[in-house]
This record gives sequence, C-alpha cells and structure tokens, in this order.
Amino acid sequence: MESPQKRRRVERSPSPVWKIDDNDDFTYVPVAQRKQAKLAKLTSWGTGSDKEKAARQQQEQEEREDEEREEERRKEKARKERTLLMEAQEVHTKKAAEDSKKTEAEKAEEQDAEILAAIASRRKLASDLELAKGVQYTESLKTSWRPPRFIRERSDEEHRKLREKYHIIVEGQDLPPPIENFTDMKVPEILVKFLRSKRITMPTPIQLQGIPTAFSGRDMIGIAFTGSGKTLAFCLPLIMLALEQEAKLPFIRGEGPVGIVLCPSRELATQTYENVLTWTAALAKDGAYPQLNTLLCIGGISMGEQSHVLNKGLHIVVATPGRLIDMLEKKRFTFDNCKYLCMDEADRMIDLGFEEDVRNIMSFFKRQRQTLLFSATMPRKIQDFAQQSLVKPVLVNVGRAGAANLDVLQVVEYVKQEAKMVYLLECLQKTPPPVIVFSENKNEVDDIQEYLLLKGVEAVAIHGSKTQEERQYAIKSFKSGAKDVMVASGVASKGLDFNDIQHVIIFSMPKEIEDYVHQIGRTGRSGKTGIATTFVNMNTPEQTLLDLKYLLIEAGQKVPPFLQSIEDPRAAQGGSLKGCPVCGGLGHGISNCPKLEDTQRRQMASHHGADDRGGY
Ligand SMILES: Nc1ncnc2c1ncn2[C@@H]1O[C@H](COP(=O)(O)OP(=O)(O)OP(=O)(O)O)[C@@H](O)[C@H]1O
Repeated sequence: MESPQKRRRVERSPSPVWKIDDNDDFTYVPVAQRKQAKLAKLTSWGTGSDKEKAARQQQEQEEREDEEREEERRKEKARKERTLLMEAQEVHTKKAAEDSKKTEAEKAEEQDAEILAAIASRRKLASDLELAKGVQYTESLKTSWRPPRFIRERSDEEHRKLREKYHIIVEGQDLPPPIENFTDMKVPEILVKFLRSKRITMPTPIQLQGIPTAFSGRDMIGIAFTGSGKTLAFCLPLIMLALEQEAKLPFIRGEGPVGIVLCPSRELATQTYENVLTWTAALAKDGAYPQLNTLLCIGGISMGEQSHVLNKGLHIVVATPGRLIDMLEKKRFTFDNCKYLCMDEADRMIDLGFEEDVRNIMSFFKRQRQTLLFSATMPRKIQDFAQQSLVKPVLVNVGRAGAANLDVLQVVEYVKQEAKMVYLLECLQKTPPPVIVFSENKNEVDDIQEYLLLKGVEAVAIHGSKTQEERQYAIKSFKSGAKDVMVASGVASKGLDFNDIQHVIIFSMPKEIEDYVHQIGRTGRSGKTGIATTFVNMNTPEQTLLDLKYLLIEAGQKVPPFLQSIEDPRAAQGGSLKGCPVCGGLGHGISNCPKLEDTQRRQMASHHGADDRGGY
C-alpha cells in the first residue's frame, strides 16, 4: 500500500523555482510560510558531560570502524584491479619477437597504441546494475530552466563569437548558450547581491558557459584553470535544483538528498561544504527562500555531530567517497531521489585508484542522474573514458586541459639539495605573506615547518599523517591570517582555496606535472596575479624537467638556461612530440608516463596495505 507521504507527494501540484513565462519574468515563488513552520522544529541539544563523553566514545568508535572498512576496501580493490601497464606488458611480451625488426620510433608508437587500447577497454563508468541490465540513457534530464528569450533568439554565430571572446572551447550536441551575467542566468537577485558583496560581479568563463549548461540539465565535463571559480559553477545548479524540489514540497526527515558533490580529499570537501552553507544562507536570508540542509560527509568527523542535519530532510551532501559509501551502506540516507552527481577534481576521482569507489557510489542511484565532472587537469584519454559514461555530454574547456594558469609568474631555480632550507628563507622575502610551501614528502614538510619556526616564521603544516584536528587548525589559522606560512604536502592541500596567496614555493618538484599545475594554482586566483618559485636540482628526474620546460614555454614564461639545455629524446628518435594522453604532460609519451608508473606503484603498495592517498 502507498504511504500517506507518498500519496501527498503525488497530489500536490509543483510550484517551479524558475518561472518560465515567455515574458521572461523569472521571479521565484516564495515559500516563506512553509519554511517558518519547518524552522520552529529545531532540535535541542544538551551539553552535559556524560553526553559529551558518550559522543566522544561514539566518535572514536566510528573512526575505528571507518579505518577498518577503509582497509577492507583497499584490500578488495587491490584484488580486483589489474593495472593498465600489466595488461599492456602482456600484449607487449607476445609481440617482442616481431618488434626486433622495427625501428625505435615505430616500437615506441606501437607501445603507446597498446597502452591506449588498454585504457579504452576499461568498463564505462556506470553502476554494475546498469551495466548488467544494459540500461542506457539517451536523453539528458529535463529541467524547467530556460535562458531568457533575448538570449534564445541569438544566432549560433553570436554564441560562437561570445565563446571565442572568452576563450571557451565547447564540444557536444545542442549546446546551451553562454550567458555573460548572473541575472540573465536567472540566478535569484538576493544571491546576485550577495555574490557582488564578495566581489563576484561577473561570471568567469567556466561559469559563463558551465552554469547555463548545468541549469539545462546537461551532463558535462568542465575543465578550467585552477582558481577560476569552478566551485560556484557546479554548486549553484545543485542549489537551484534543491530549491526547486523543496518548493514543490518541503523535505521531511528521511528524504533527500537531491544531489551530491564528491571530492577526493576531506579538506576540499570541507571547503566546498562551507561555500554551499554561505550561499544557501544568503538565499534564506529574510525568509526569501527556504533554508536548505547540507551534510558534510567525510571521514574523521563524527556523524553524531551532524545528526541535527540528518534529522531533517536533506538537500545536499558534500562527501569523500569512503564515508559516503559507508553512510549509504548503513542506510543513513538513500539516493532514491538523488538526481545530481558532481565530481570535483574528477580526473583524480575516476583515476584507477578511485574508479571502483565511484562505480560503487553510482550503484546507489535509483534513477537517471545528471553527472558533472570538473577539474583543472583532464588528460584527453580520461576525458574520452568519462564521456562514454555521460549522457549527451557537453565539454566546456577554458584553456588546454592541464595548462597552467597564466596569472601565475613561474620562476624555476636550480638549488642544491643542501642549500634549499637556507634559500627558502631568502625566498620568503620575495613577497609579503601569505605564502604556501609545498613538499612531496611528509617528513620534509615537518622538517621545513620546524626550521621556519626556529627562525621565527609563523608557520603551520598540513599532510596526510596529521590528525583531522591538526589539519583543521592549520587551515583555519592560515586562512584567518594568524599564520603567515603554510607548509603542505601536495595531496593534503589539493584544490584548497586560500585568499590572496602571494607566493607559492615548491620546495620539491612533484613527479607529475599535473600536481605542479595544481600547486602553483594556489596563487593567481580570481583574476589576481601571483608568483610560484620552484626548486629543482639533479635529484629532479629529467623527464619531469622536460615536462616543466614545455609547460613554461606554453605559458609564455621565462625558461632558465639549465632547462633550455635539456633535450627531448623523442626528437632524436624521430618520434612525435604530442602531449601524453594520460597525464597531459608535454615532455614525454605514454610509455614513460610517471602517472601510470605511480598508479602501478600505488596499487602494489596497497597489496601490502600501505596506500597513502590521504583522501578519506
Ligand atoms: N565570478 C567570479 N568573480 C570573481 N571571483 C570569483 C568568481 N567566482 C569565484 N570566485 C572566487 O575565486 C576563488 C577561486 O574559486 P574556486 O575555488 O571555485 O576555484 P577552482 O576553479 O575550483 O580552483 P581549483 O581548481 O584550484 O580547485 C574563490 O575565492 C571564489 O570566491
């Protein structure tokens, strides 16, 4: 028998968030009264010491369980996965005899093709159930949003010119139009005002094309420089979708979420969550729009703390994969009505290490979803793989995937290993704070912080082995300006948005050029300029230096003489000088891609339970 709740849902007529009459009057229909009734039901919380103790114990227990489950998942994943290199190597061995007759360049090209074929043979990204049943969606999700009439009436040529003006490259069928301001996108005026107060007056190129695309219900892959405002581009459509659903019928306990944002690290999830809270609070100010409930779902925090959110209807979840799977398995909430899945730093998320988690998460969806993938770096091959999994996707690309932000002045310096610490102090004088120092190695992060503290520099540190409290303290005190320098490992700080970073110092150059692009991208954000100084020396692999050299050339930066003198072995072999389709690096081919090697290394490590992704 149908529940009364269910029946009520069917009987009520929906009131759309977007009013779509042909006069383009797009005022929202307020639901303040419904909201008032809801707000009156706030749960009260005791503060007694017994309660605190119990909560602490519960949190510890949850953390222990978390770790055990994570360990299990890692082992399971390691059993399932075979690396691309292994597959390619098998084929390669069979062909070894034939190969002896070919030139070096021919052999290299064939090997590249084999690895690419192995990548292409990966199963498309969908839930096992969908794959098993052969479920395939052919149409995008319908939404009630439409661009204003004067924009609908523009010709394709006008749209093309506008995209050209903002250097936006698009691919796909029936492309939604680019729109140059938030009001024309029909973003509620109260939010437009709030954004303006935060100096967000005009959409950035990724927002200008990405928001109309997502508002139209289209699946999309969004690629844009670090710091170019991707977060707003994928959160705003979800917020509007949630408002629309809430307007149809207020959510009650056990209902929702409408959509989720998936992030590869706890810190990035926390930051996105905080952004969503700010924007939803701005909308709810003075009762203009209903209050949306957002849940942060990451390892290392007690879900007990958030039970006040879980006790209400849930609109938005911002999560890391491990804890999300855990919550879904425990049925703390369901994806029965979830329609929107966004992955930030998507290339990382669907990279080999996370693929099974993502597949697992998808298996909880009960209906078609709108899927959005965003990142600053998205190698072509990963794009191709992702595209197979989306429905009529639109690719929105601002600048070459994997290219560096042009607002960052990149300085590369040769510094001997033993001279780095002293030189670091000198380097810190280049600009006023705040400054971020990156190192690939946790011990080195600790050493640098200790050295800086000894020299009287107010420095905090963040890396994967720090506790959640330590990480949060570091981020908070650095963000608030109480500390001048943050020393960080690349993994822990990916995608974090700190205000006005003046200078990024890369103490040890990461092996993967994409990581370098993300690291220098902590400065030069939202249209401001910044400096990135990178230390290299004879410990830096030649191939990494070559990637760096090409990146500097591409970004029109000064190439120091020691980099200029590095020659590309592919040129001597007569091979092609195209970028690597796996990681986007310009200085090497797929057969010696550090990312593939690293993936393989990580998987082997996970066989021994020593994975260090630091994600969840
Ligand atoms: N339209 C805009 N105009 C000005 N500033 C903006 C605009 N949109 C976002 N910002 C600001 O730009 C900063 C960077 O935004 P965001 O963190 O979304 O970048 P991102 O593209 O996700 O970067 P990353 O790839 O490094 O994660 C934020 O402080 C944000 O408030």
